[in-house]
Amino acid sequence: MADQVQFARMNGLGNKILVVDMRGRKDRVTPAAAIALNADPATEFDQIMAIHDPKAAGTDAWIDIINSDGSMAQACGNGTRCVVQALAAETGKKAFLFHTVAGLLEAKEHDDGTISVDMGTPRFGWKEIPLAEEFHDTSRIELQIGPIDDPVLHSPSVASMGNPHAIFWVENDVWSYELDRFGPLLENHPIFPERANISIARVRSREEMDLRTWERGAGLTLACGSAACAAAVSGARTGRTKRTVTVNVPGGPLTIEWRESDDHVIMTGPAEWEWSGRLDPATGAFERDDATNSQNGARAL
Ligand SMILES: N[C@@H](CCC[C@H](N)C(=O)O)C(=O)O
Repeated sequence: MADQVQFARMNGLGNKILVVDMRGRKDRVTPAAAIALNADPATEFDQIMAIHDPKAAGTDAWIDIINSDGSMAQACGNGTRCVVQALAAETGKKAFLFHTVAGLLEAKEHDDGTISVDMGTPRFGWKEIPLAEEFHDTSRIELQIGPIDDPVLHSPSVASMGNPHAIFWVENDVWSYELDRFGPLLENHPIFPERANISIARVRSREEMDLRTWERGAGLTLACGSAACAAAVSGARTGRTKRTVTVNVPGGPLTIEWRESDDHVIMTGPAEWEWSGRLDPATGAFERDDATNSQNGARAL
């Protein structure tokens, strides 16, 4: 393959991430490459985090976030932790300032290896999420699925963490709902003109909830960091939880703090390096670097 770049297969609590090193280049990872990579079981992913040269002074990198269907996303909490781990291993730095289509993103690696990402401020206005029609109270909008007189899911809280989220509050085990069936219908519901990430949340206590997510452009995932943030702020906003909560996603726990002082949402959790290789960002053709397969721990790209 002629024109390859380095990449790492990583995960954030099971959220499948490809971190692609596009620094020093002008081209971008194409939607066709993303779709081809996702079609191969070895490189199947939820998001690509493409690291580009910084566009603004004081920032460490520009990051493109690409879903497995080739669409672009504005936020990816789990992927951002993966980028931090890879760049921290490369540079020895602990703190980073990234730039995405949604704005600036601060992140840091702690001494225990966990990583915190400042996911910015949540937005609740119907135009900001966005919704297709006006809702005065976005903590509970009129939307339901299932029989009209006995809906399976209804009245979600909606929020933007840079990307659109709907959180359906449920009483039963989150695994007892057919999210694989309802997720695509709700993701593409006309109320969401830019589609939406769809989550079901069960509050366990004022400090803990369980969450499953059907991701816009990626489908069922083991973890969605921005959904955990949207669920945490929606839980606090509706009086269900405190402002700091543990959000148990299928891949494990994330700590989410909705900071009172500046309204920012801080997500903390792990990242894991799996293996690395080289790929063609135009076509998605890739080669695995076998020498790295059996090594564990944080690694540079
Ligand atoms: N996995 C991500 C969110 C990914 C973006 C999403 N699918 C979208 O299109 O908005 C996370 O960890 O936040």
